[in-house]
Amino acid sequence: MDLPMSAAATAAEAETGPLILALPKGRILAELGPLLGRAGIHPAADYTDEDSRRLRFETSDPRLDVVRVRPFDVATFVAHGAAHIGVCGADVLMEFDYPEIYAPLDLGIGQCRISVAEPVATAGATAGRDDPSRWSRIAVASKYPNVAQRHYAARGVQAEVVHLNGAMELAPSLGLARVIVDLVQTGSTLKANGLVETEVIAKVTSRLIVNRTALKTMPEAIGAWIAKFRAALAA
Ligand SMILES: Nc1ncnc2c1ncn2[C@@H]1O[C@H](COP(=O)(O)OP(=O)(O)OP(=O)(O)O)[C@@H](O)[C@H]1O
Ligand SMILES: O=P(O)(O)OC[C@H]1O[C@H](OP(=O)(O)OP(=O)(O)O)[C@H](O)[C@@H]1O
Repeated sequence: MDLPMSAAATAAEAETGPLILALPKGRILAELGPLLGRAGIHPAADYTDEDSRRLRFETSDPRLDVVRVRPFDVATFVAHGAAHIGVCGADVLMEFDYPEIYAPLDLGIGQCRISVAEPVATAGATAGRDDPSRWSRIAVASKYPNVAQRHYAARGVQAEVVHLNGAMELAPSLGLARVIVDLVQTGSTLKANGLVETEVIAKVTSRLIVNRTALKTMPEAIGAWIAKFRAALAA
């Protein structure tokens, strides 16, 4: 995905202020706390309070501020250089495929997988005979249209993706799509909605990400934070 020329320069221009670390609100943020502590990052106390309307938080280090954004938006903030560093799921990186993002570290948290699922009834009825290479098109509901499209394109199948932001599991029973492409962890959401996982597209964990331009223009500062995360992972 190409970025506007001005975007690439944003990180370098921000060199005079604190570096910005973009964190995803929600479940990853909850898991991330201990790792941040071990990396020496101590944001203002209310950074995990999702009732708080604040979005930007100072840390105990004047050279680093934290912003709290939606998980999908972490990648966009970092790709455009509005944030220098971030944490986001590999699912989000796969979906956007931003060339401006470098993902040096697997943080090992937020473990799940991105999978294809379909109703138990159709999966059972076609077991062993449901060969995707024989389809020419398939209707897919997903929050990940690019991942879904690439997955089926690699099999020579054209995916007609209905883009949803949640409750994908309802799509097959309501006639919106034949299958879904979504995140699966325990499998309980699929089970509760009469679906079964039929293919794992990719395993997912959260990554430390950095803006490539920021890394080039501020190698010492950015490199030091990468090193702190690496040491925190090893601790
Ligand atoms: N069930 C899960 N188990 C483990 N990790 C998950 C699970 N679901 C999502 N994730 C990871 O957490 C990230 C954020 O998911 P989360 O459910 O907190 O936000 P969201 O509901 O997708 O965000 P939004 O509020 O913007 O819709 C995902 O991108 C993925 O990397
Ligand atoms: O396999 P499981 O352990 O059941 O987890 C999978 C569920 O987790 C995610 O949803 P989330 O809880 O983030 O809700 P959302 O769809 O509203 O974002 C995902 O979209 C699945 O619905």
